[in-house]
Formats: sequence, C-alpha cells, structure tokens
Amino acid sequence: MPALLSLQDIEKSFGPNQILHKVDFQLQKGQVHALLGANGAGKSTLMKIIAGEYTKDAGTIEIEGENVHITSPGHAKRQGISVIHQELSLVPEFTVAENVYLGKEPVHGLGSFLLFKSEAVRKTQALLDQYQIQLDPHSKVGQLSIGQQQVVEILKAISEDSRVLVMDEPTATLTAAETNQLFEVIRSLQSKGIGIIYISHRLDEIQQICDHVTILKDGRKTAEGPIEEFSNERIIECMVGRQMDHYYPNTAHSPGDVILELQNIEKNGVLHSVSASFRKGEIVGIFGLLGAGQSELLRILFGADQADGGQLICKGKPVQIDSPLAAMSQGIALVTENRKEEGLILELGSDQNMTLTSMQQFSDYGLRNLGKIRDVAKQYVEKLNIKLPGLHHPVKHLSGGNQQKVILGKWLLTSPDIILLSEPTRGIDIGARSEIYHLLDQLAHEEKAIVIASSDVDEILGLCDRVLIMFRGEIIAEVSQAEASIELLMEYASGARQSTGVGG
Ligand SMILES: Nc1ncnc2c1ncn2[C@@H]1O[C@H](COP(=O)(O)OP(=O)(O)OP(=O)(O)O)[C@@H](O)[C@H]1O
Repeated sequence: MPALLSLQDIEKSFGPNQILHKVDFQLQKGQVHALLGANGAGKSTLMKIIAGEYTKDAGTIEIEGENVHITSPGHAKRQGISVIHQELSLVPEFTVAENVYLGKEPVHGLGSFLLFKSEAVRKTQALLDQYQIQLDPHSKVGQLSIGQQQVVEILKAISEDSRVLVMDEPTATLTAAETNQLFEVIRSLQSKGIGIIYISHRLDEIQQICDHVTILKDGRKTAEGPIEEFSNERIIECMVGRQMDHYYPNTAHSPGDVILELQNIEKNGVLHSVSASFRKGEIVGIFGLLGAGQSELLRILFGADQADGGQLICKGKPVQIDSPLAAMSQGIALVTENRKEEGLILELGSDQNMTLTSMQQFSDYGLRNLGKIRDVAKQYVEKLNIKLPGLHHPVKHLSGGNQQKVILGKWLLTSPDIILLSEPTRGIDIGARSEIYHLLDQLAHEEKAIVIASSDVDEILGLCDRVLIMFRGEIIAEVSQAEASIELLMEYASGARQSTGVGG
C-alpha cells in the first residue's frame, strides 16, 4: 500500500543558504509521526512546503501514490493537508459549529443562512460523535479552554476531509489534563486512518503519543524508525550530533542573603497573600498549572502589572516597583513567556537585538562600541547555540526557537541581580535547553537569584534548589529539591493535597 504522504529528496534554499538537503519523509495512514530536530533544523520549512506556503526547489511529493505539485495553502487543503498552528485562528464570538463551518456559509438570504446554522450544528455533532469528542456545538469558542479551542481547530480540519494533520507544538500552552484530552483526540483520529505529523521538543510526550520518528539535523535526515527503537538518549544524539552526559548541571548552590522578599502580595481575583523570599545564589522554581498565578506574580515583581496590596523588599529596603524601568533599576530582569510579541525588533540582527536593552554597557563616551557589541553577541550566540547565517541577519528569518534564544540572551546581558523567567525553554530544543540550564546554574554560582516559573515538571525538578507550588493564586507549599517529585508537585498543583501553611 502506498504511503499516505511521501516526500522524496526535498530541497530548499533561501538565497545562498540551503536549508533542506534531499529530505525523505513517509507518513502512513493512522500514524502519529514525530518530526524532530534542534531549533533551525528545518522542520517548519519542510512543513511549510507540504502546506503550500513555500515551494520546494527540488524533490517529489506523493499523496497515496499520486504525484502532486502543491502550489498554495488552498491547494494543500484540497489535497487533504491541514496545519494546526500554535496561534489559533478561531472567532471567539462564534459557536463551535459556526467556527467549524466558517467560510462555508451561503452568501444570500436569511432563510438559507438559518438553515446553514442548523446544518452546521448537525454536522459538527456528527463529527463529535464519530470521533467520540465531548464538546457542545453551541458553546461560544471564546469561553472554551485553550485545549478545547485546539480541538475546534482539529474539527475544522477534519470537516474539510483532511487526511494529513500537522501539529506544531500542540501542547505548548496546554495543562496536563488538556494534554491528555488532546492525546485522546489524536488516538481517535489515528484509529480512523488520519496521519499526524507531530512536532515537539518534549521527549516525554513523543514517547507517549508517537509511533514513528524522523529526525532532522541541519536540514538533513539523520534517523528514522519506529519509536520503540528510539530511547531519549538516541533521539538527542541524532538531533544534536553528540551524547549529552549532563543534561542538568546538578551542582550544589550555597544560597546567601535574602535579596528579594514578598510580603502578602495581593492582586484582586488573581493572587492572594503571596509571601516568599529569594536568596542570592539559588534557583527557585515556581510551579503551578496554567492560570495558577505564577506568570502574574512575576509580572508584578517586574512592574509590568501592579499589585493591589502587600509589600516588596529588595536588598533590605521596601521598594515600589511600578514600572519595568523601576524593576530594572533594582537589578530585576524578566524573561517573559510572550517572547515573540514582547521581545524583538524583527528587521535588526541578533547583535543589535541582544544589546539594545543594555546599551550603556556597550557605549564609550556616548558612542556605541560596535566591536564590543559584536564580541558579546558572538559569545552569547555560542553559549545559547543560536543557529544563524550571520550576526546582522534580520531576526525575522530565524526559526522560532532561535528567536527565543536571542531574547533570552538579551536579558541575560543586562547583568541583573535577580532573574525572573517565565517558561524559559518553551519552544527551545533539547540541546539548547541544557545549555540554558547550565548557564542559569553558572549565574546562581555568581550569586544571582534565579526564579523560574514553569509548567514543565521535569525542568523544575532537575534544576531548582527548592520549589514553591501555586494553586489558585496562592503559594500552597514549598518543597526542597530532595523532597520534590512529580507526584508531589502535581498533587499540590492540582489541589489534591492541602497546603503546608507556607508564608515567608
Ligand atoms: N523565509 C526565510 N528566509 C530566510 N531563512 C529562513 C526563512 N525561513 C526559515 N529560514 C531559515 O531556515 C532554517 C530552518 O528554519 P525552520 O524554521 O525550518 O527550523 P525549525 O526546525 O522549524 O526550528 P524551530 O524548532 O526553532 O522552530 C533556519 O536557519 C532559518 O533561519
């Protein structure tokens, strides 16, 4: 039987840079096929070719044995190929059914429009039944969770008879429970013969949901086969080209004086009586499910949002942090989750982007020291393993993960005393993650206070000296690295285990 989708010898260049080199990829019916590779390896470029967003320079594409020449996104859709992007394209004011059948409504006449609406509900319900998905076709999409909204996107794709679904980091913004629900939907699609190309940097998920892997490195396929043949170690080796002995640094820190103290921080409806203290030279994790208040807390500490009550004490003095500028003058930096929106000037190169925020460091008598800028940028490009054609190359052309690394580099360069990070490795490949963990460890040894809010349990357990766990806007427990385990963290974070009465 021919493969559902077969790519052979695909090549693609942008200007002088060849991005894909004779890449082969075969997707079978009912397969969940992981497409893996470090940031910049070429995964998105390959997917954009099958989605009709880019045209290939060479190679062939076959769908169920038939040669196709995909010319546009519309054409790819008609061939049964759909991409579920991270940024969803739904209309929040419309119902589930209206969103699924959006764009297919009749143009003329109220009568036929009303008929269309009831037809849309009927057809959506039929799809929900067919795939055994629990969702009300009448619900307004804006009121659904992100996980449910993603399911609506999937329904939209299958309503158009998609046979190939590309999912790009589908769980990046999902809670653990939503991830499990998504996996159930994926299994149901799989059982009906739909093929899924699954892109993710989370190896635990890949082992759980995928049955086949293809790995790219620098635009070349380095390995392919059933998931059973791939341990995490082997996957990493194929991705980064070497073994990784010490993924986490695992060095002991010796925390010094308290540098930042939070006393009863309140934010109406979001945070309740949050007290904590952070010391020089330690890495503290803040763990909670999505919406537990951890990112809001960091925004308040950085002055991006204002608290409604409570007190902050920085370096022994009560302080008012009412703007990011005020935070920066106290030596506080925040690497946010929305790195793309908040972080880059797309037309500028990585050197400029990384050094803009810490310009004083790179100026001599008011003039920019271009040599210094270049040297420091180069150093961080190496440290963070940023893949780019050149330091001046506009960051808009970098892969998503590499853009994130540039922003991370920018903040690390401001030489802060207190570094707050929200989901610091989301979208970042495994090799670079490890580099970042080692860098943060080194910064802790240089007496910086590091605070990481993350929903990645593995990262919290592997990196942090102690963990504060948030549930519904409160810190309900504090556990040391020695005590922490996935089960314990999840029990607290889900509310199944009660508070240990922390505070202070
Ligand atoms: N439109 C473009 N113009 C120039 N270069 C591009 C363009 N799109 C992608 N590239 C380059 O192609 C390479 C591969 O990028 P791609 O986005 O395919 O990587 P990826 O494997 O999806 O990475 P990530 O995990 O970071 O998303 C990168 O070096 C990127 O700079």
